[in-house]
Amino acid sequence: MIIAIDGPAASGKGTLAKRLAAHYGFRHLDTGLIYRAVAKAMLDAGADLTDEVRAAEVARTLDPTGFDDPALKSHTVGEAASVVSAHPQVRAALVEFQQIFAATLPGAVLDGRDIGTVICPDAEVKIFVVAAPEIRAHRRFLEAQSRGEPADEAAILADIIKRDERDRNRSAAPLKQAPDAVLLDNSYLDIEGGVRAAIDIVEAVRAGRRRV
Ligand SMILES: Nc1ncnc2c1ncn2[C@@H]1O[C@H](COP(=O)(O)OP(=O)(O)OP(=O)(O)O)[C@@H](O)[C@H]1O
Ligand SMILES: Nc1ccn([C@@H]2O[C@H](COP(=O)(O)O)[C@@H](O)[C@H]2O)c(=O)n1
Repeated sequence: MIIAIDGPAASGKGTLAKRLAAHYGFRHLDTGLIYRAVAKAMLDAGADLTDEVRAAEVARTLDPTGFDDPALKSHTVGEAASVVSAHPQVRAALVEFQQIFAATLPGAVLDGRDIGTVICPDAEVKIFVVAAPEIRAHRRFLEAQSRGEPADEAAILADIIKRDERDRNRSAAPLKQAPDAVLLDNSYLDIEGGVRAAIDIVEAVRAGRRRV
């Protein structure tokens, strides 16, 4: 079974994807890390992020064993990822890796922006996770505080809005809800409530009660 989870920045899709994978004994791929790895390699090389040919070459030669590098999580790398991910050649270079991962048995959970629309259009379960921008910014703010990092909630909100806009308006695989995805708004759900709602969606599909 493939569970495809998409949604905007900081909507909680990674948290849900991890929890669903653990619940069902599936593997999990945070596809944002792939674009972050391309972006970091470009930054490290001092390359121009708008150089599509060079970024695509980086994408083709990416080493997946580096996806657990904590440096990929930085704000700078995230911003750069949203620039390189807009290049069609970069996206094309990364499709096969993601589709091979998705074919893992007994199942896989992938989260990102285009899993239900482009990478796994035939996924049995598709969930599009959203939350109000202000709520997402507040959660990111709390996350930074818990790590003892200084954070400016207004600046986080501005970044989130800018990132969403770039991801939604690019021509290659823009962020959008697949027509057969179930919308999960977790603005007023805590993590446990969101996980329960997501499991209910998966179980409804498994029971054949809902074709998502
Ligand atoms: N329902 C929830 N209630 C409260 N906090 C939540 C909820 N879901 C997620 N969070 C918290 O919100 C933050 C963002 O969640 P997460 O990293 O899962 O989002 P994401 O969509 O994967 O982000 P990105 O796409 O930017 O990587 C985390 O600190 C997470 O613990
Ligand atoms: N399937 C995906 C996943 C991510 N992106 C781009 O990468 C940026 C960083 O993603 P995070 O989820 O780690 O924040 C994101 O803003 C997207 O531009 C993508 O295009 N497709």
